[in-house]
Amino acid sequence: MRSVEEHRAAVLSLVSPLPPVSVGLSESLGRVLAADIAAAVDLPGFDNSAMDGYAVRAADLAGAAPGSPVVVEVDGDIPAGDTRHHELRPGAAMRIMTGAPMPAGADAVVPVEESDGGVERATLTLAPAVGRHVRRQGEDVRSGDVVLRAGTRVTPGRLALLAAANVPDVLVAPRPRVHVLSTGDELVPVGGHLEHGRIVDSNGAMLAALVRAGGGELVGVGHLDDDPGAWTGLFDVDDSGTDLYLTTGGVSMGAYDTVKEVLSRTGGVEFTKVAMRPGMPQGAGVVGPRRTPIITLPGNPVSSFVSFHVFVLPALRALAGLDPAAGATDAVAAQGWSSVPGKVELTRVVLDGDGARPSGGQGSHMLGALADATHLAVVDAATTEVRQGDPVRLIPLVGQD
Ligand SMILES: Nc1nc2c(c(=O)[nH]1)N[C@H]1C(S)=C(S)[C@@H](COP(=O)(O)OP(=O)(O)OC[C@H]3O[C@@H](n4cnc5c(N)ncnc54)[C@H](O)[C@@H]3O)O[C@H]1N2
Ligand code: MOO
Repeated sequence: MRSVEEHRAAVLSLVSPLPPVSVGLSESLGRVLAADIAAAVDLPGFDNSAMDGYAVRAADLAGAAPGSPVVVEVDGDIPAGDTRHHELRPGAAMRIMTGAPMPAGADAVVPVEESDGGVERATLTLAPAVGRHVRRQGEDVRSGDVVLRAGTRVTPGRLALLAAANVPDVLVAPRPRVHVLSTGDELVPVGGHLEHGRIVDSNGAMLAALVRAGGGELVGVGHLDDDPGAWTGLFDVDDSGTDLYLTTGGVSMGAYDTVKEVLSRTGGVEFTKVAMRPGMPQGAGVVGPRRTPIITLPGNPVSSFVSFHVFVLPALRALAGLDPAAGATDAVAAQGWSSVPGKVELTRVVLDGDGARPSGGQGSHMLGALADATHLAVVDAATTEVRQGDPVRLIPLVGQD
């Protein structure tokens, strides 16, 4: 049997990074930056007022207070967006609005609340410190500084920074294009009629969601029944719009395990057992004239889900030009549980303030317990008992963050 690491390496050997793509800023939300981004401008871009009030020289207002106001001449208004360059006369003030550029010579702002609101002449009742209510050019970000590193996901806050820094387009990791194929005669589309013996094709919906949540683009979701004839010519079409095929089901030892039967014949796909639970039967290789990578996942829903995180997600990340290893975290076991000997067990757990605990029944058909899980706990092959308080390595489930 192969180890998890050996099979992951075999899967990763099938994929090469796709080129990064340039997207407009509004399209960049949720994408991962493919290059460092330097600010093209200072932020703020110029000294400006943080308050509606009067731009002044602080020295002119020494001693100003409610009981000892200072009267100044007002030399005009500076609204936000004013592109003129003003110079403040000594002893005078200018009305200034929030965000408006400070006039040369001014070094503080008196808020309008500390005045009589005068337009030609104003009575000011505050002696501001130098710099009071002035937002300094470059105090937030300096032009040329790297503001976001390659590998960073664009969040609304980061998008705001890029917008303020006047960056219209960004280079982001591409979304690998994935075609999902469910297999099995027993499958009925979601919402379909369930005769005795039939089940819903939940893996198709699940893998489509995982692909999207994992940074891929879904280019097809199909279903093949267990007739080998259904595969004829499937990969002979122009599939230049597909970077990866994913199948579920039909890779074990059954009499109707068609994926294994058909793709073993083509020669490009290797089927193997991996020392893990769930997800033991696996396959990976290439199909079609372009030798497009394919990963064949086991049909049991939880096995397929777990295998996605262990093998497919690293492949998607590698295709996107990212580090295949998505950040694992460490925690402690909030309760004990037993684990299968000789295989890595990927226990579906809920992580909360007390630590990680199994999210419920661990059968590879049990989606009920999967729905609550937040992480996979990686229990190594030599461990048969996880005890309360033991350290555990956790792989976060895609789409939880
Ligand atoms: N004799 C043996 N039997 C099995 C072995 C083995 O080593 N020897 N391995 C078991 C393990 S472990 C797994 S995992 C499964 C993998 O089986 P397949 O990949 O061949 O999958 P199927 O047999 O087609 O289906 C298994 C199970 O999953 C359900 N299924 C399949 N596709 C879907 C779908 N799209 N949506 C929802 N559910 C699906 C299917 O109905 C079966 O219940 O093999 C074990 N057997
Ligand atoms: O290994 Mo299978 O994937 O447990 O159910």
